[in-house]
Order: sequence, then structure tokens, then C-alpha cells
Amino acid sequence: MLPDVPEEHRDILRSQGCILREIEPIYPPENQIQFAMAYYVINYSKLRIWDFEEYSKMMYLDADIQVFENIDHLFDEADGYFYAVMDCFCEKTWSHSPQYSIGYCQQCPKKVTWPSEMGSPPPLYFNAGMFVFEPSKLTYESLLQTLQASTPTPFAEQDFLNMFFNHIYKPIPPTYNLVLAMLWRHPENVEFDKVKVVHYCAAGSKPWRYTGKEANMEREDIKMLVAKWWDVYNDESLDFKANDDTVPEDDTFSRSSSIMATLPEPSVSYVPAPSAA
Ligand SMILES: O=c1ccn([C@@H]2O[C@H](COP(=O)(O)OP(=O)(O)O)[C@@H](O)[C@H]2O)c(=O)[nH]1
Ligand SMILES: OC[C@H]1O[C@H](O[C@@H]2[C@@H](O)[C@H](O)[C@@H](O)[C@H](O)[C@@H]2O)[C@H](O)[C@@H](O)[C@H]1O
Ligand SMILES: [Mn+2]
Repeated sequence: MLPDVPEEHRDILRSQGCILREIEPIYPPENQIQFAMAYYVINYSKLRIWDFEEYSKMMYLDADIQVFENIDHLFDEADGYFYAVMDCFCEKTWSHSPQYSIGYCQQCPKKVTWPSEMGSPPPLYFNAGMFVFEPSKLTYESLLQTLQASTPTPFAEQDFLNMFFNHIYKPIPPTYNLVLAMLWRHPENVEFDKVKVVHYCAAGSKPWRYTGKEANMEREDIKMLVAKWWDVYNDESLDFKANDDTVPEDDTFSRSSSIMATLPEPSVSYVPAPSAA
């Protein structure tokens, strides 16, 4: 978590068995870019997770993602790839993009074919709200160095990660990260009953501030998914129970902390940004 997460929130996370790790923000190089959402500038901080070398393989989940069924089997997929679900380009948040301007979406590449005069179609593009990856100091350093030499783009770290991992990206089905807009943009690509992971990223869909007023938010399936999120949140039977053999890992490194202390943090420029939490 970023430094702005309040202590009372950290206590709730710890009480639910979370192992907390505070990270410093990462900002892109100075730029004039208009991010699709102003607060996306803080999302480059996501790159810190490649530094968690005490784990050999991890699954990253946005805080607005809810896992409703076990997905541990994804850890058994072949090593050396970047697994994530393909995104959709049809929402207004993509209005800056050439895809949106011609009505092209990778979810239905035959509906509006990519015109040859615009070169080759964009490579498969993932939503960066959920992915399976392998932490590595080498990759971490390369990510940060490459970032400082890159020009930021509207979808911030999501665009950056797509560029960086394009050569090892492996699409997995939308059941593992249902980007809600898929329900009204590409229902034919969604097996609703098989959905295991829901990503509340559509405008107005964050369950903790849901009003039902924004476009598509009055849909029955959206209302059901928001209610499902609250059911899990309020279900005390799902609360973490620390039994006596649960060794509470401390918040800081358990191993090699002395080594970590000597390794200098890569120098990254910090510019304070508004918290969007
Ligand atoms: O101030 C912030 C804003 C975002 N995030 C993290 O960045 C993720 C991406 O932001 P968000 O989910 O709002 O983007 P969206 O998927 O809605 O585009 C969030 O889920 C959080 O995990 C954070 O830690 N602090
Ligand atoms: O910083 C860029 C963010 O880009 C992505 O969100 C977008 C994307 O899903 C669009 O396709 C939707 O239209 C839009 O609503 C949604 O906000 C990731 O979910 C998030 O983790 C983060 O990487
Ligand atoms: Mn999200």
C-alpha cells in the first residue's frame, strides 16, 4: 500500500490476515500527458511489486477487484509468461485512442476490421487490474529504468506494462477479471455464470460509493454484482481467523532485511500527487 493508507485501515487489513508492505510512490518522467483519469499518475507505483523477490510467483489484484471463487490454479500455469485478461476499447475512457475513433475493439476484431492504411492492428492488450507475474529484481530495475526513458500515455502504467511485457503476454479468459463494461459492450464474450473475479472499474460501479445513477449502473447484473460484493464484505463467517499455528508474518521483510537495508532504492523522482483512495 501507498503511505496515505490510514492506520485504522491498516489495522482492518492486518485483522483480515493481510501481510502489509508500504511502498513509495513511483511517478513517470515529467510530462504534459492528459491521463484518461487524472489520478492514474499514481498507478505507476504498481511497479514496486516486481521488487517482492521473497515470492517466486504472485497474482496482482486492484483494490476494486473481488475474487468470488478460488483461482489458485493459475499459479500452476507455465513460468516465464505474463497472464492477464484482454481489455475492451469501447468505453469513453478510450476516446483518445485510434481504436475508439474507428470503433475497433480486440474483443470483436471482425466487427470493424483494422484498416491497412493504419498499419498493423494493435497487439493484444491486457487490463492491468489483475495479472500473474514473477517478481525479479532484474525486471524491477529494468522496469524503472525503461519508465524514466518512456513518454507517459493516457492509461499510464497499464499502457507501460502492455508495452514492456508484450513479448510474454498470455491472454486468459474474462472469467478471471470481468471488466464490467464487457457486460454491455461484448456480452457474447462473457460466460456470466462462470465469472470468478469481478473488476469494479466501470464509472459508478465502485461498491463502496455505488449510487446507481451513472450509465449502465441500473442494470440488474450490475446491481447483483454490487450486492454480491457487500455480501462478502459483511459476511463475518468469511472473516480471517488467526488460529494458533498461524504465524503472523511481520510487516517488514522477514528474510534478508539486512541485505535490503544496504541495497539503495533506485533513484526515482517523486512529485506529490492527490490521493484518489
Ligand atoms: O490513490 C490510489 C489510487 C489507486 N490505487 C491502486 O491502483 C489501482 C488502480 O486504480 P483503479 O482501480 O481506481 O483504476 P481502474 O481499474 O478503476 O481504472 C487501485 O485498484 C488501487 O489498488 C492506490 O493504491 N491508491
Ligand atoms: O492506470 C490505468 C488503469 O487502467 C485500467 O482501468 C481502466 C481500463 O480497464 C479501461 O479499459 C476502462 O475503460 C476504464 O474504465 C478503467 O478505469 C486498470 O483497470 C487499472 O488497474 C489501471 O491500470
Ligand atoms: Mn481497478
